[in-house]
Amino acid sequence: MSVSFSSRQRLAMLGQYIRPYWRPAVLGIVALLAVNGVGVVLPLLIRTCVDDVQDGLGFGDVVRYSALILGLASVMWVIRMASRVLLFGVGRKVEFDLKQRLFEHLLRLEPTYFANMPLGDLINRATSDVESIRRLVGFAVLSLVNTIFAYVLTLPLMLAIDPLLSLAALAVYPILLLLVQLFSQRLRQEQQDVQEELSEISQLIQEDMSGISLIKIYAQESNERAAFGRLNQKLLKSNLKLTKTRNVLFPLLEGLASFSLLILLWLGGQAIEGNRITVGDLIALILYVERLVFPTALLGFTITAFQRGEVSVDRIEEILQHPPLIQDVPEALVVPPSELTGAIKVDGLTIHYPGQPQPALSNISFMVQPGETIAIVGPIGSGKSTLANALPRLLDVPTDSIFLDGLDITQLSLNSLRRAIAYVPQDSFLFSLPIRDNIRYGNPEVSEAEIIAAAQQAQIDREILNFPRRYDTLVGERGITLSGGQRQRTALARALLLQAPVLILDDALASVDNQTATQILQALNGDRDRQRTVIFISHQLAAAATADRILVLDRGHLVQSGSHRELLATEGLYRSLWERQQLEELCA
Ligand SMILES: Nc1ncnc2c1ncn2[C@@H]1O[C@H](COP(=O)(O)OP(=O)(O)OP(=O)(O)O)[C@@H](O)[C@H]1O
Repeated sequence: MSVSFSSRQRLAMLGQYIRPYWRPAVLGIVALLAVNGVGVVLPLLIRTCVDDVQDGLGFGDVVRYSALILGLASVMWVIRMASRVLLFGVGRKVEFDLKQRLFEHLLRLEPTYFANMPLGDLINRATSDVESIRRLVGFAVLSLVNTIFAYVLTLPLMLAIDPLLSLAALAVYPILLLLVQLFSQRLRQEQQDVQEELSEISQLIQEDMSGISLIKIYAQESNERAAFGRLNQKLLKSNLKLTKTRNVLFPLLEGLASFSLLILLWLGGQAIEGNRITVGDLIALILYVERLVFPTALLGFTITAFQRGEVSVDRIEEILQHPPLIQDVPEALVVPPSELTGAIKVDGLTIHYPGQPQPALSNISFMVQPGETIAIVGPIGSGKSTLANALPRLLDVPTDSIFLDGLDITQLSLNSLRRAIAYVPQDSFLFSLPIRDNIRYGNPEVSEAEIIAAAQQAQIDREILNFPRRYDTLVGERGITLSGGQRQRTALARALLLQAPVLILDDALASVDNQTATQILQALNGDRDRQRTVIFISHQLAAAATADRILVLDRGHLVQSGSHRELLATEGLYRSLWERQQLEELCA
């Protein structure tokens, strides 16, 4: 996935990044102008001093000249430092803003976006691409402006001293620019290749470390090592190619620049002999050509930084300009969860994933009364999770297809909708935080008593009390590893704390034993303190049997609906699923 913007678009984007810091940027550029202004005066002073010494200048005057030159050089040094602090500072601030914007934008994107965007690539863009933009805005701008000032101020003075000599000394510079031009396209492509291969490597490391148990169980270490080796080899090849191109180009540039000094010394010597210029003039010219060598040689790096930055602008903007598919309509309704009862109506809902031959859900319609417990069952791939994801708009749903308390959910603000629907997925994610903080994640203000009550309802409280640090026990990578069932019940406690009128469990108790899962669901069902609509997806039909009503999905269609008793009394998918499960349990 790669997008390329036009130069004009990129310039507009860069302008937009820098705009908030235009004051330090302009001040930095003015400082660069001052540095170059002082920089061109110094060789003139040295010229006068050298020529005056030849005409018999006294020791005191030489000391005075030296003091003046030293003073000016010190002023130049201070201003140069200021210009660097200012312009590099702008680069750092732009880097900070971009990281912030990127993260905030990612939080607004729908989960399906991340299914198509490899995580390693994303991390690479958020780190090394943002860094390249910082270098473009800081170093490259400073270097380019400095080069322009150096040429604009130095050239007229050189020409005033001796046009012929100056032009001869600078004659190689157009060749130098031509060379840069020739190499620039190649450098840009090679830079892009390196960036993309870095992304692939990050992706592989991230995936392999997440699936390390799988790699070990299937004894795939050597294959993974080989796969990493191949990618690393590709990266090495691209890096070597880039290094070769750079190492051919930059010494060539420096060599050409130094060649101009040789021309100057050779022709300058003759000009002094012919009394066309003084020794002081030649020294001034040498100092001026020297002044131009560094910015000119640096031009190569500057161009690389620009090219790298340009590629990175494309890669970052590709994310920033991806509009969130699911967002609030203008003037979306804001309704606090306490004002909603949890009545749900699904009316002709059809969901078709892009690129899939069949819709995942076809014309689904049903109603759920406030406080009702609904089980959704069906064979694998029948559309159960799609339905569960559609209700809190984790998927893009059509308008007028799902209603909460009579309100079209696409007209409700996402915040209102998601505060009204507590959702527990099958693979519940826990943060590397103490269990207490994981449970109160959706509502950090709750009291300790409420946390404990939620944990008790989710039947995880007793196990937490057996942990060495109880509710302060750290979970995740740096803490203890919870079993699948413990993770699911902790995630359930987290959802229960939200006090939302609707609770959706997407196979969220699959790792909990049948008996406990049934007990939890029955307790939720019979919770008289709180009326709550519960929609749960389950492969455990014994748990589903406790629901007020069961919806049976098959290949995206709602094929049956009714209580466990009613469905068992009818010929159909539910009865055959139930009989099959009973048989499996008998055989087990
Ligand atoms: N993000 C997606 N992109 C494309 N197709 C998808 C996506 N998610 C699900 N599907 C497809 O939609 C269909 C329904 O999937 P869904 O996950 O809703 O089924 P399910 O009944 O929950 O299955 P399971 O019992 O295995 O969890 C399947 O054919 C699946 O391959």
